Amino acid sequence: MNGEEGNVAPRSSARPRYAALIVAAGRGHRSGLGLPKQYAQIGGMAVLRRTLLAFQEADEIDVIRCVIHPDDRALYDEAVAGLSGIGEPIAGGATRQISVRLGLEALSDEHPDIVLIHDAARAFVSRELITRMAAATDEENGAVPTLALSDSLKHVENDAVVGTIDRSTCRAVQTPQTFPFQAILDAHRAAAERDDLTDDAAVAEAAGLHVRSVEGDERNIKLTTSEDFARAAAHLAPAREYRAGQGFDVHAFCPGDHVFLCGVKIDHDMALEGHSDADVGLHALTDAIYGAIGEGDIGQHFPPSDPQWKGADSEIFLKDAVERVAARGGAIVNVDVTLICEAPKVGPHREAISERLSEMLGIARHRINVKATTSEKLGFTGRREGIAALAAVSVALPGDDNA
Ligand SMILES: Nc1ccn([C@@H]2O[C@H](COP(=O)(O)OP(=O)(O)OP(=O)(O)O)[C@@H](O)[C@H]2O)c(=O)n1
Ligand SMILES: C[C@](O)(CO)[C@H](O)COP(=O)(O)O
Repeated sequence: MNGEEGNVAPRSSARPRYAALIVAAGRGHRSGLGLPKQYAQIGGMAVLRRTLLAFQEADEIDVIRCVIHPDDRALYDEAVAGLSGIGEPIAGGATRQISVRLGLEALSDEHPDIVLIHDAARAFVSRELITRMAAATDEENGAVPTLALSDSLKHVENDAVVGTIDRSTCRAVQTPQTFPFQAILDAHRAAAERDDLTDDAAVAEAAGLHVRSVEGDERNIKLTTSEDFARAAAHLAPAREYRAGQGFDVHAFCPGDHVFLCGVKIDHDMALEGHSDADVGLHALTDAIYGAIGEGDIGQHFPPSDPQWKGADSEIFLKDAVERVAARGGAIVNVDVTLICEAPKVGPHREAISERLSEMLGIARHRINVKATTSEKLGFTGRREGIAALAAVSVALPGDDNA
């Protein structure tokens, strides 16, 4: 119905102007991080920056302003560097309630119709939630995101439980809390003498404003303690899965004066027979890596029938396996190699072998273990007919193939 037909004043068809007020003037004492938590890095980005990006992506938001502590200007500038469309920061006060009021006063110049008041510390606010909250608010109704409680609720006095609260009528409340701008500014002005109102819905309630309850988002946590930060960081870390692989190889002795064991030349009264340099340790290790990533074995990639591998340095084979791990975005976590022979004695060369493996694998020395054993003069190794090697490897790969 329009004014001509119904004698009712026509409503403006212009869409409301939305402002986001991000309160970031707290000290974050409970986080114990040593700097105000909104400037701490999480997943390689400052908390405040992550929060602002969510509001920047929301189409309905026309104005974004932050309330900050005056001491934090340098931290703020660093956190918002390169972000466009963020207005000048507003100086906050000693409590959240004061910071919000000061922010609203400063926002008056922007003439918003609706304001979304949000904790900088809720960095996982989604664009969907912002849209939901904006849509639930009009000139008569504010709105808050709420979550049903899954724990029972008790009244506690001096460590004693004195009563049970009916949780069916209770909700946990998040931000952004959204209000008609002038009404919430007036409500904050009216409550300026109070210091017990922990959220803006409480300020609105005190002024008799109607506030709607809208479904919140479990992910929209307020980063408060160091445990919150640890959980959030783990959540942001790329998923990893761990794979194990094993390898085994044997080479027979032949006439000669040295052997290669894991890339180290060791003088001996025999050599090892093979198509390549017969480095039994590297062959077992290479197979273990192929095994961990499900890429067959060394013979498939470097067939002994192929003349180009005659006398080849076995580092080539190991490098191929290592590169295949890297190509999948993976990393070798640790390797464990066992060399089985009566001679040569491996002990004196163990350190050099570990160093060489560290170099070839590109992993720290402490991730490498080299063991040696005899077979108590039993079997072919005991009869000094050759050397056997075992290897075990663990590899971290991105994602989870089973997901
Ligand atoms: N004087 C204050 C206090 C809080 N906040 C902001 O209000 C949000 C919610 O507050 P809270 O999580 O309690 O943050 P802090 O007050 O910083 O935390 P703490 O109580 O651990 O010091 C935060 O984004 C915080 O920066 C604010 O702008 N001004
Ligand atoms: C605004 C708020 O995040 C809603 O849950 C909460 O009330 C802030 O409380 P705090 O005392 O500042 O942590």
